[in-house]
Parts: sequence; C-alpha cells; structure tokens
Amino acid sequence: MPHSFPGHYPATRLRRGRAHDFARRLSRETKLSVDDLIYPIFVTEGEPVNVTAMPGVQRHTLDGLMREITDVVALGIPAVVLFPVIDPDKKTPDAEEAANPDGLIPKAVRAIKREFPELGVMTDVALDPYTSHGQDGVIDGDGYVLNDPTVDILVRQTLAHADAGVDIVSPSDMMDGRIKAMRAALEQNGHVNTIIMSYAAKFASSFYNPFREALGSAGNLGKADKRTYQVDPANTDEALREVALDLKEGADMVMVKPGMPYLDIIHRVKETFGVPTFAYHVSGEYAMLKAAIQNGWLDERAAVLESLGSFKRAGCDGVLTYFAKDAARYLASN
Ligand SMILES: NCC(=O)CCC(=O)O
Ligand SMILES: [Mg+2]
Repeated sequence: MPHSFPGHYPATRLRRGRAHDFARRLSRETKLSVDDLIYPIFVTEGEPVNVTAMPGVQRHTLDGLMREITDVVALGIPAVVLFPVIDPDKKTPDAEEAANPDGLIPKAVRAIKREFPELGVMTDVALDPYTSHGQDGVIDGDGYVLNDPTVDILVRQTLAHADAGVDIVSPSDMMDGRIKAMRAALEQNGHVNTIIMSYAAKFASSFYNPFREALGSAGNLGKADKRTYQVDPANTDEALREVALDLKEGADMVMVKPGMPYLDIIHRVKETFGVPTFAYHVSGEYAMLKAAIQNGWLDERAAVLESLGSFKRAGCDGVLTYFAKDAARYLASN
C-alpha cells in the first residue's frame, strides 16, 4: 500500500524541484557571478604589513599593489577600491593631505590606470585616514564633526582623485550635501563620466574595528565614535531618506554598509529606488567568518559563497568584499 495523505493527493511537492542537481540549477532564482565583485585593497606609504584581525589581508606598497591588481585582472574581477594607510607624520587635524594631487591614492590610481586601463578603479572619499583625530571630518573644540567645512575638503579630495583618472569616487563620510557639491565640482572640471557611488546608508556599526586596524586609524580615534554622522543601527526609514537625498544630489550608485546585518535595508533600497545598489561586506564580517573558518567550524568555500549569495537575493547588484579573489576562484571552478 503506498503511503497516502488524508484528503487530497499533494499535487504540489516542492521537493520534486530539489531532487536532482539539474532541476536545482534550472530553478535557481539568483546567481552570484564574478561580475558582482569589488575588491578592497589597502595601500601603504610604509612597509607591507599583515592585518592581524583580517587574516589574508595585507597593507601593500605600490609594488605589492600592482601584483594584487595583476591577480585581480586575471581573475576577471571588474573593479577594486583603494584605501590608504597614511604616514602618521602626514596626519593633521584638517586632513590637508587628503587633497594632495601627488598623494598616495592619486599615485596609486595613475599607476593602475597606466597598466590596466580597463579595470574599474574606485577610491574612498573620506578624511579618516588623514586626520590626526581619526574622525571623517574636521572638528570643533568639542570634537564635533563640522559638516560644511568637511565637504569643502572632500570636494578637493574628489578632484585630486578624478584628475588622477579614477573611475568611481565613493564618499563614505556621511556629511549632508556632499554628493551635490562633489557632482557640481566634477561637472565644472570636465569629469562628466566620473561615477559617484555613495555610501548612502552607512551605519554607526561595531563591525568596522578590523578596518581601523588595517588603516592605522584606531589609535587616532581612541574612544571617540562616529554616531553624530553615521546612521543609528536601529533605523530603516532614515536610511531610505539618506538614499533618496543622495540620488537627488547626483549619485549614480548607492551603497549600504555593513552588509549581512543590514540585508533588510538593502532589500528596501532596491525595492524602493530600483537603482544600482551595492553592499559593503565589511571587515568585521570578514573577521567573523575567517575566525570560524580557521577554527574548522565553517567550510570556507560554502560559507563565502552562501554569504555573498545573500546579497544577490536581497537585491544587490554587487558587493565590496575582502573575499572577492577567493569567490572569483570558487566561481570559476563551480
Ligand atoms: N570607508 C570604508 C570603511 O569604513 C570600510 C569598513 C570595513 O571594512 O570595516
Ligand atoms: Mg547623506
């Protein structure tokens, strides 16, 4: 006697579609590809250093950077984003070095574009690598980050990067009105095709700590925090207002940051605006996964592909991730 269900025979058996690999492949709804990846790279004026809290991540000299870029291009990753580790002697309260047209980042951009003109090069527009106090802007006597004077420096930083040939400028500071000011400056200076990917909804998260070690800004910041400009982690509507404003001011692409703890925000942003939407799978998320992988508690390939796949399911067009090279390798051998 075959088993039977009381009442109707179940004509809908969802497990039918899962029974064979071919059927699972045919009905897969979202797919991660190498085209979705942006690889963050730390470039230093000093010595190459391994970042302790980010196993597998280094600060690269300009030579080391070019070796990384060669790998990235061979793997077919479409773009990189550069973060500078600035000599402590060059850090000042007003971050003047950020706008230096011959600074580390403009130099790195020129070097990459000279050898690999097809690779998308993105730079961070923010002052925290350059300030002696570790904040993303200039501060008053109480340590409060001043909006408009900060935007003025960000605009000069933007032009220094654009003049060096960067493809995407990516402001991560969360000052009000900076997209409008940057877009106007780019237009007025002939950089009509420079893309702005705004960190539109950047949350005041605890998941950035390893990044601050990588950048060498943790000591500068000390016990201060960034809650007077980054979004409160409890908020969603406010994140949407941030995205709406950045789009209105001229952003081409928007980013949500961090990534996995904020998949709900990504989903709402994509549903609401339908614009190119990215997530930053940040240093603390990388560190968590790496720690578990190194303990043998998670399988690296499976955990990385599932984590990055969650961004596609939530609605992302792409993701900035320290796992980009690993993921590209896994995807090539899928
Ligand atoms: N402006 C870039 C970041 O703050 C990155 C954060 C991270 O990876 O933790
Ligand atoms: Mg904003």
